[in-house]
Amino acid sequence: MGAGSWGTVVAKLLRDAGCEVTLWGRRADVVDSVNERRENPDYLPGIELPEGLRATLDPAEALAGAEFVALAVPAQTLRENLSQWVPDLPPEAVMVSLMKGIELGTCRRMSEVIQEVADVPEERVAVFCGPNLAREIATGQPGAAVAGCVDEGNARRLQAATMTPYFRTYTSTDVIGCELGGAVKNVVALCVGMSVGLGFGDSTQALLITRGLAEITRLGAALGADEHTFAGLAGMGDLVGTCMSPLSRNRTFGENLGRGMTLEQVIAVTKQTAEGVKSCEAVLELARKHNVEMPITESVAGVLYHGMPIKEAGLSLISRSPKPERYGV
Ligand SMILES: NC(=O)c1ccc[n+]([C@@H]2O[C@H](COP(=O)([O-])OP(=O)(O)OC[C@H]3O[C@@H](n4cnc5c(N)ncnc54)[C@H](O)[C@@H]3O)[C@@H](O)[C@H]2O)c1
Ligand SMILES: O=P(O)(O)OC[C@H](O)CO
Repeated sequence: MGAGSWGTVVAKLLRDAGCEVTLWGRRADVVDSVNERRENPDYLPGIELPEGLRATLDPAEALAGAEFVALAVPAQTLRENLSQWVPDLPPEAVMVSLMKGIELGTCRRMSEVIQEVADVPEERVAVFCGPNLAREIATGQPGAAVAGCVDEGNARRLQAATMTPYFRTYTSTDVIGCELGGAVKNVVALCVGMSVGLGFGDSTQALLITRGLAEITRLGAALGADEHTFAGLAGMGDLVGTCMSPLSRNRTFGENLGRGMTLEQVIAVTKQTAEGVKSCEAVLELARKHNVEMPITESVAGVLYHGMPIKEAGLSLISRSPKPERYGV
């Protein structure tokens, strides 16, 4: 459900793994192009989609008889989108979140929004997370992800549905850890991008990635995640992949800010979803509720929403009071 970059690539992945797939898109030109030319030119120009991958504008048609309902809309529109689809959801389907964000206002993870809106138990809600830059996976480069579900059987079913000769899926029952890893790395990637835009090199990027991982782990521990998850694909894997890649929308967004563009200018040139831009405030609120220090997230929110100059944000991070490397977990 969602024919943007990631929804289309996961549809391709599922089809390559042998599943029957119907992709719902909201734009007729995108749906027609997938059906008639096997291409999604706006989001994945030049990528040939597999035979048998059908697209439709009709959500009921996409949902009919589905074993898995994979959701790939922007995190902040999920609640509204899903509430319209609820009457057509197959009663036994496993709902799969492909999204990496936290809902503003409620601070809910995507799997929590799905449980609430679709009124399904957590055993039937899975997440699919990892270091997956859409275009790279679309071209069949070797990649991997984690299928997370509290019901190990459903995690294994999702694993089986997504394994291809170029893609490996692992399982996990730590849904909280997988989702926090995916959502908060976007905020860290914004900060890394800002540092790149300011002209800083690999040492500064490595510093931000590593201390970013420390703050993701602190939040995760407070929310009941398994700390080991953050050393895995949905944690360190996705954090490193996103923060180091010029393909990342979040890192690119931050880089444009670091180069001196205003927030309005960067929003105007960003054609796809950079989830960290909105989720950073929800992450920060979650951290405050749980008394967790997240200085990188705080700085990103300061720059985006409270008029803090980027250089000042950087100075405030580097001049924090001396600390042991590991604290608060
Ligand atoms: N692109 C990636 O590499 C990648 C990888 C892993 C996870 N994700 C996650 O997948 C989710 C979707 O990202 P994406 O990359 O596909 O974004 P995208 O911007 O490429 O596509 C978003 C899709 O949602 C649709 N959309 C926008 N507003 C909508 C609304 N109000 N109602 C319904 N549909 C709407 C757009 O038309 C588009 O089809 C995000 O949470 C992202 O973090 C993306
Ligand atoms: O382009 P981004 O920044 O949304 O990152 C894409 C994926 O989440 C990377 O795993």
